[in-house]
Amino acid sequence: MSKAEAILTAAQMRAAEQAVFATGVPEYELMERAGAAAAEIVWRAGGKRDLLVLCGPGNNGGDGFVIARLLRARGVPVRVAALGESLTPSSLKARACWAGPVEDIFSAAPATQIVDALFGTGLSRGLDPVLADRLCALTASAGFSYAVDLPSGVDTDSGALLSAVPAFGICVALGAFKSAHLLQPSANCWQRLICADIGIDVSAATVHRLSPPPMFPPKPLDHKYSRGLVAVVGGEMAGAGQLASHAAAHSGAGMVRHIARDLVGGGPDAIITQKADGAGDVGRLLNDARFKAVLVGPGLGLDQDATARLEAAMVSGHPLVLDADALTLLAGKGVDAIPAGAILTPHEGEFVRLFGDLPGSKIDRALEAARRADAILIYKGSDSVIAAPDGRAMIASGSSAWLSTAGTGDVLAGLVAGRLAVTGDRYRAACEALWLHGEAARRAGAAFVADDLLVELPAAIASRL
Ligand SMILES: NC(=O)C1=CN([C@@H]2O[C@H](COP(=O)(O)OP(=O)(O)OC[C@H]3O[C@@H](n4cnc5c(N)ncnc54)[C@H](OP(=O)(O)O)[C@@H]3O)[C@@H](O)[C@H]2O)[C@@H](O)CC1
Ligand SMILES: Nc1ncnc2c1ncn2[C@@H]1O[C@H](COP(=O)(O)OP(=O)(O)O)[C@@H](O)[C@H]1O
Ligand SMILES: [K+]
Repeated sequence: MSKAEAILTAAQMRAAEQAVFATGVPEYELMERAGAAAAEIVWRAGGKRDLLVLCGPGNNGGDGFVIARLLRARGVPVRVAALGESLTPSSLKARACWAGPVEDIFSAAPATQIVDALFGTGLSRGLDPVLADRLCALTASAGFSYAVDLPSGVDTDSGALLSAVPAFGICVALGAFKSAHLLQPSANCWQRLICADIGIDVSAATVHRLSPPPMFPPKPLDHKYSRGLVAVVGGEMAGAGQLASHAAAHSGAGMVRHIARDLVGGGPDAIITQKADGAGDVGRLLNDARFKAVLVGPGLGLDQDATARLEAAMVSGHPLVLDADALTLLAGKGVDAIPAGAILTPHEGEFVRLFGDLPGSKIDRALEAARRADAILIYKGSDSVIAAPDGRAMIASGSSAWLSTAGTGDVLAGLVAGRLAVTGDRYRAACEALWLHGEAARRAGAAFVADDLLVELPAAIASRL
């Protein structure tokens, strides 16, 4: 996993900084690196346009003083406005190295460029409303705006906005991404996010940003069964099962059997649709050791027949992907009813029905749910989180908001089952499927419907071979 893709909490970031200091790097050296990295980004974006740097009392403010000094040395007309005194040894040193005046934040005139170095990972509460308003007004009136590490007012670990936060042009994450850089609503507070390397070792991180996965073509001796046989168990709403089985068929799996309640036409003839009049038929049709993944949930329904179909899938012994109605049915029975080792793909409502109101960030909640259920979770949304019981997690952010349309979850569930059948690795399958889903959406452009994602899948897979 590359350095820039690690995601840390504020506490993990502090520990990583301490580890750098323990190697003999002086504390102030890290601030100089952070300030220099951010100054370079401001320089490349804004050149010699006039700049106002807002500096807070802690080390985030210290970064601001370094940025101001370095850009002034390059000929940028820089002014600094601070929020009172600097309170940390490094920020005091950075301030002492700034040769210019320090204005009051509430009387400083606006500028073409603004740098928010008020608060970063040390933010402990929302900004005073008067200060938040001032930050918003100065940022809104600037043509170029930069948040150092995080916009002031953003909670580092949850991504919550603790006070009003303006929209920035660029956010410069220092050393590593923090959770708030990928989670909503904070991830929507800038147009561009850049992670600046300041020499922090993030190799021990267990949470990462989802990156394009390497994928592999079939081998010469592969055949349809070795490439993965998938079952999609349908129910009341035939269309959802169709979408899921079509997605599985385009996922790279060798064969898909759609065990449907009703036979409806349409879709690739390559999919083997089998009619199951009840749970007994489902059980019989699943009695084939070659199945590598069974998906149940999309369009299943919530009645007794649906419950029985779900149970038939659960007792089949095959690796399971549980989505939609399957999750709602299980929610009524408690966490212990969730089969260990499954992949679950809940959206927010299904997640809360299954696990209740868990504390912490979306990452914390996903990890806790994965641990409780002993399952891989894909906790969906505009910031989807994949979590494993062993503590690993991935966040996919920046997905197309056009995905917020009916049936896209069915496509994702089919992809997960397909990639599980291909790879036999649940966490990897979840990552590949979520990435393919996002990539298909990017390729589909605007105003697509779920069916349109299907035609984009082969090219999305080809791009990773
Ligand atoms: N460690 C390092 O060497 C490096 C760190 N780096 C940089 O440091 C940043 C972290 O620095 P930091 O820990 O000093 O915290 P920071 O975000 O500046 O704020 C803390 C101060 O603000 C105060 N405060 C908090 N909330 C407040 C509010 N709402 N309204 C008013 N006050 C509030 C808080 O007071 P308190 O909560 O105790 O009342 C405290 O005084 C990090 O994001 C990165 O930019 C880089 O230079 C690399 C090297
Ligand atoms: N605003 C959004 N931005 C990005 N992705 C989204 C957004 N809203 C929904 N999605 C994605 O679209 C899919 C919707 O799934 P789901 O809610 O189960 O819908 P359905 O049941 O209609 O198929 C999920 O993969 C989710 O992560
Ligand atoms: K900041």
